[in-house]
Amino acid sequence: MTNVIEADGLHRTYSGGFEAVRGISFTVPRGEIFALLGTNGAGKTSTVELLEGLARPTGGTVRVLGHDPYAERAAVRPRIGMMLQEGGFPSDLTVAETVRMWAGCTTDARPVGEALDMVGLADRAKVRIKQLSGGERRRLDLALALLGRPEVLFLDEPTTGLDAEGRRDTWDLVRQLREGGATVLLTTHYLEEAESLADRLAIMHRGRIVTAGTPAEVTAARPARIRFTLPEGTGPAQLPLGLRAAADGRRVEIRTHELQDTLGELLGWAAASGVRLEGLDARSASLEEAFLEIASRAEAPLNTTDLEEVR
Ligand SMILES: Nc1ncnc2c1ncn2[C@@H]1O[C@H](COP(=O)(O)OP(=O)(O)OP(=O)(O)O)[C@@H](O)[C@H]1O
Repeated sequence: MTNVIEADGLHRTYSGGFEAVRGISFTVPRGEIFALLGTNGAGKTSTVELLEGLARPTGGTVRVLGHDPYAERAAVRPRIGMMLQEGGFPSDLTVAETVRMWAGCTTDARPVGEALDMVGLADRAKVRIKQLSGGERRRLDLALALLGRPEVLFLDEPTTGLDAEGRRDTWDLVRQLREGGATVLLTTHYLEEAESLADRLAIMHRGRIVTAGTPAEVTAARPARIRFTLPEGTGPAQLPLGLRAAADGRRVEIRTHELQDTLGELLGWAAASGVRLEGLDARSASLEEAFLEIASRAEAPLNTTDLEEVR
């Protein structure tokens, strides 16, 4: 499979000397949706700007569609679409005028109506930019990124400010674009978004990729969780030996890598003992747990054995 995006040992140091990106490597094959997650200030936007060719890396190499996006901008720019964190538009223009203006600078642009339809803004075409809601502006940013039928789309926090329905519409659209052969790299703070949308993801922390893989791979190493409350008169000491986990009074939380076996044992014991487990809740580890664990290392020194290269 062809790699459309290749980052190898990327570094980015800002002029004040702060190193925001500290040697990251990953590849994104054609037709994949790849999500970059991370704590605030982890270096996601700094990385995406290198991929978009908006800045030159201090070290390492970037290839997008086989070219250096900074040095060979003319070869790369017409084939990519970018949605920055904040698009700036003249606020007196209408939505349609803005898209038309942008289309004027784009080779083989989609018709204005088609672009607006795709992002659900067709009925807002005559509204001035200054009258749009935050979510509608975000949709307009996306329409502009899509305008040139890009092979590669960079979406920096594409659904920030969108309501739940808008977010799902955007996910559907991004999936449709992938179906059409586009490769998508997005950053997001919504773990649900990465879990539902991304084929693969990387979690960044303090300029490095700490963990990466498919959403299932990233969560697989974390234990599942079972929670319940014991009825009055039953204490955790009565639980089978292997299940006497963290108990806070009658509330019990068990963490396990063998969810089915542990749950089977618990339910078998409850049935045999005639115990009703109130509020029983059993769930596999989520991306949120993986993320929170990484975020909680904020003050701890980085454990280099955790670092993985994504190939
Ligand atoms: N122009 C700049 N000069 C100096 N430092 C910068 C500059 N831009 C960003 N930084 C710093 O680089 C680090 C990474 O910033 P970046 O915006 O890439 O993070 P991010 O992961 O996108 O964060 P967020 O999730 O908050 O958007 C931050 O500590 C930020 O303060």
